[in-house]
Amino acid sequence: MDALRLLTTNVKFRHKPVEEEAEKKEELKNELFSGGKVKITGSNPIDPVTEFPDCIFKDNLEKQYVQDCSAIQRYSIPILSSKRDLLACAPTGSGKTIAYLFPILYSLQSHVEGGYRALIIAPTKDLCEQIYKQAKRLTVNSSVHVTELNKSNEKIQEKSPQLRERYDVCITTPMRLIHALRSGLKLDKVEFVVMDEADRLFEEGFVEQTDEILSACTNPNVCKSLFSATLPSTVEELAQTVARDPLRVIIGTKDTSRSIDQKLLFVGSDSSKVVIFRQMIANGEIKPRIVVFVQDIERAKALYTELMFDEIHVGVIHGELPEVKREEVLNKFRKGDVWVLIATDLLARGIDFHGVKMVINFDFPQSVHSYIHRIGRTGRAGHAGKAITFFTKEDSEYVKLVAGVMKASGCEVPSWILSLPKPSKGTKKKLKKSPPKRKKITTRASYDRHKELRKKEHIKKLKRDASLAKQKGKEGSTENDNTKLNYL
Ligand SMILES: Nc1ncnc2c1ncn2[C@@H]1O[C@H](COP(=O)(O)OP(=O)(O)OP(=O)(O)O)[C@@H](O)[C@H]1O
Repeated sequence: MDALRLLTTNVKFRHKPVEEEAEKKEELKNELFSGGKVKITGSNPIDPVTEFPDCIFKDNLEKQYVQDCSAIQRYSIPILSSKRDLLACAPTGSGKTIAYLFPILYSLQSHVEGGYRALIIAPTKDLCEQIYKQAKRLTVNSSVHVTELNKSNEKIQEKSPQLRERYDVCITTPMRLIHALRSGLKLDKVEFVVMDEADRLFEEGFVEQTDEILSACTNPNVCKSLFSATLPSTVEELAQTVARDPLRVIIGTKDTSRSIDQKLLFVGSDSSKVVIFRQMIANGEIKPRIVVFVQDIERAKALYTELMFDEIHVGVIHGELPEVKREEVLNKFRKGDVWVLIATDLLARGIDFHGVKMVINFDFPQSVHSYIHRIGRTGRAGHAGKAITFFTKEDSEYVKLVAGVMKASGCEVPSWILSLPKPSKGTKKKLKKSPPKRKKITTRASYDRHKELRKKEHIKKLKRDASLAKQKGKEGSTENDNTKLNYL
């Protein structure tokens, strides 16, 4: 462990005096809410508002203790209310959901029979569910009706298409919407289309679906807006082709996370990770609630199995879990019954938790954007957060990617990391396609694992022999084999 400590970069957090912490919090809040660094481009820019315009939706926001507009909201409200297309890039946790929901509801005002008038598209079901809940809270006591188009209610709406006429706002994933389109859904009344996590929606695998949806929105005056915390230039170019004379608003500096204290931690090899993680918990360096990101579903399951008896109230979420189970785990984490949530990149984007103190990248992320979205699960709505990224020898060629974000966000990065060569485009692509092969997560010695395997095989063989003997009617042998089984 001593050797590992020597290799560690900035493991220990600086213990700042309370006033310094408070000052930093205030600074962050100012940056997020008073506008901070804002760049607006496009023809005839629109002036920002200073507060939410008076309406029922504002009253509902106040009930949720949301009073001042965040920077992105100050710009998106007048832009979307005047039906201008918008490309918006603002940091994780800066209130982008309300930034599009509020002006859309404000423009729709009240219910109109006839079909969806606003479409909100997000890449995952979990995110749609979260947006839906926020939209429901905003529309209390108003006549605007919101639906989340998911597997179960799609079937109901398909059987009785007149039900669709009842809703003004539809929140869904691209796949679900395409399915509904193919079974007769019409989008000709749509006045607003929002693409949340827009860069993901314009990525390979999603872009064709996004295209099909946009072509189905035949209203010539449809207002399109794209929101994300990361907007790579390739995606922006694509987005510019679907938008009409858009305004582009960038809050803060692109690809930074200023509210998060970020650290890199060299852990030697994959097999040391669990031990180091446990040690950090024991030392109090990791305090709940935390989100721990791993590379894939198998590793998520394995880490969960490894930590489940550690009395740290661990939970796990990944794409193989059924929807109901996912929702249950998320609720437990929100309520504080789960302290350590192990997750795959499924959870990296958009999901909003209050009070997440830290994000641990147990496995190195596969892209800069995945890094930004993952660590963005902490440090939300003006609060400060911490993120630690483990890296091994195999990850070292990619470390510079993350170091760049850290530096731009104002975090300390050891000079030797900054002097590493910049990864080429090819290296970045390679990482995104196939991450490094990782050693299985387990702290049990391989001798123990082999012993267990041999034991299992032996039991199987005995059972097989016993049933064969039974079939042949050999009296006594079954009894003997079963007696043998009891001794194992
Ligand atoms: N004006 C505001 N004042 C205070 N809190 C706000 C305000 N706007 C939004 N919030 C709160 O901030 C949190 C983060 O908001 P939201 O989930 O919309 O962030 P986001 O920018 O979409 O983040 P991400 O990029 O991770 O999706 C939410 O809990 C939300 O209720």
